[in-house]
Amino acid sequence: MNDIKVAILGGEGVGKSALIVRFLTRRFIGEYASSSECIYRKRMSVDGRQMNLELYDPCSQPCEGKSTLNEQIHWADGFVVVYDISDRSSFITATAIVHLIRELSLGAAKRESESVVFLVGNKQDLCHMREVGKEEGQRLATDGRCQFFELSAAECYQEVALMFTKLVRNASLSGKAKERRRRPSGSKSMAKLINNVFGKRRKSV
Ligand SMILES: Nc1nc2c(ncn2[C@@H]2O[C@H](COP(=O)(O)OP(=O)(O)OP(=O)(O)O)[C@@H](O)[C@H]2O)c(=O)[nH]1
Repeated sequence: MNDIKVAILGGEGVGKSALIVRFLTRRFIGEYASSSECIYRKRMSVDGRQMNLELYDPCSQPCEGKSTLNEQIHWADGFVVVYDISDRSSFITATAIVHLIRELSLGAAKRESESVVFLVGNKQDLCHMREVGKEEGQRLATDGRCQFFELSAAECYQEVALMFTKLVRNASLSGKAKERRRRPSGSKSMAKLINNVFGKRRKSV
């Protein structure tokens, strides 16, 4: 069984929880609690392989035992960095996160263990209020070695599901996840880190 850890990162209110809930339940419910960070778990089959997926949803508000962005980046095998196409400041935040992920992977040295990063411009249904051009998203994705998606958690389940499935597939093949599977001591310390960082707050949907 492959364990894949994915962190959904981005500015406040960009739709991180909406994307996760859409993927896990197929529903868009409009409002989501954001007072604590949590990990959602899902078992899924990708290309005939069973995966244990953990999706980390951070808390934008100050909350008890909150993990730092660096800790989240070290924990995850793959990332969805989200911005809202109708909010330029969220794109600036997403840009800083992508750069930080890449700086930290350079710190971790080996290029082949580089993390998988998907850049998502959410709220495509609000394109009449667009503040971030599609080509700007594409440019950031190219610079940050990300795959790029523009979609709407509110309107389209299929695109959200395809994006997450592709991410899980790519992350499971990435050097980072493979390295963790090869080194049991690494997974032990990773498990310890998860407990330290996230305590017992885990959810299954
Ligand atoms: N129009 C539109 N609204 C969306 C979409 N996705 C999320 N929203 C709305 O955006 C708001 C924030 O969504 P959340 O999923 O709570 O965003 P978040 O990034 O998890 O928020 P924090 O945890 O507070 O940072 C909610 O009112 C959602 O209904 C979308 O695709 N289109």
